[in-house]
Amino acid sequence: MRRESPLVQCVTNYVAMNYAANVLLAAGASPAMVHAPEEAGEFAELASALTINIGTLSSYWLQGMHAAAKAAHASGKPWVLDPVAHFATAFRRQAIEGLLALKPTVIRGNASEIMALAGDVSSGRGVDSGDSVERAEASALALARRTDAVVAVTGVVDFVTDGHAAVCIAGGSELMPKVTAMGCALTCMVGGFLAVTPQQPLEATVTALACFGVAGTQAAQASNGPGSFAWRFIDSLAALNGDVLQAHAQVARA
Ligand SMILES: Nc1ncnc2c1ncn2[C@@H]1O[C@H](COP(=O)(O)OP(=O)(O)OP(=O)(O)O)[C@@H](O)[C@H]1O
Ligand SMILES: Cc1ncsc1CCO
Ligand SMILES: [Mg+2]
Repeated sequence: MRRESPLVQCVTNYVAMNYAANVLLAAGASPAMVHAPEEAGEFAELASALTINIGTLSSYWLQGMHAAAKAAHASGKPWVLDPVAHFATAFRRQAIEGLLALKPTVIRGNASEIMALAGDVSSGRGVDSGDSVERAEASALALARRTDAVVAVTGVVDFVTDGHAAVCIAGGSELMPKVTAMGCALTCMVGGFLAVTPQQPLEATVTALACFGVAGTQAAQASNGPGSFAWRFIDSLAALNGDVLQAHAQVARA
């Protein structure tokens, strides 16, 4: 990632935009938050990967998302879908169906989002999860098989599957769900690793999650609350390299 500094197009929400861009910069990528329908498709042809997050959806933004995802799909670029609270309203349910039809390479969400996307009953209400990752594992496997996407469920211990192999990633901190948009930023990070290893979406996703696990644990050691954690996390990510990741990542086959 640091060697190639890939251009990553992020169509994300108003809450996440600044933090997610700083996360990608800290990891060595070059983020671009480009979402207008007039240019999102054209830009997707320039970028090495695309990420789409429906957190603060509007019809105008949805048009941009479609233009970008269509262009990415047509030009063989990998793209990541973050289905924030997709179960909450009819508008979101309809939007997510349309985006899924454009074949995301990776779907990253919290347990409630992934369970609901697989058609299972979940306890989610809004953007925060009401379910454990363990409860979402079967849903993730089924969703990956149905969509041909790599599915990542995040929480205390993350679970990633392509419908066949499955991997668990531990680490992180209980402060992470106390900082808004950490998951949205992680989705953008997955886009960054997909950009440099487009043929290995499972490995790219696991690597992004492992970076968050290691940087999250390190940042929490020096933090006494979510405010300082948020900026220390950016510093920890910026200090991360391949050796530190190899030494501290908690990755295991599930
Ligand atoms: N209790 C926890 N302990 C350790 N790590 C956690 C915990 N909860 C979440 N994480 C980590 O936080 C990151 C974001 O995951 P999370 O599931 O909270 O996303 P999210 O709910 O989509 O967040 P948001 O919608 O606020 O962006 C992941 O790296 C995940 O591993
Ligand atoms: C709080 C919030 N509301 C819409 S998107 C978002 C960021 C976390 O998903
Ligand atoms: Mg989320």
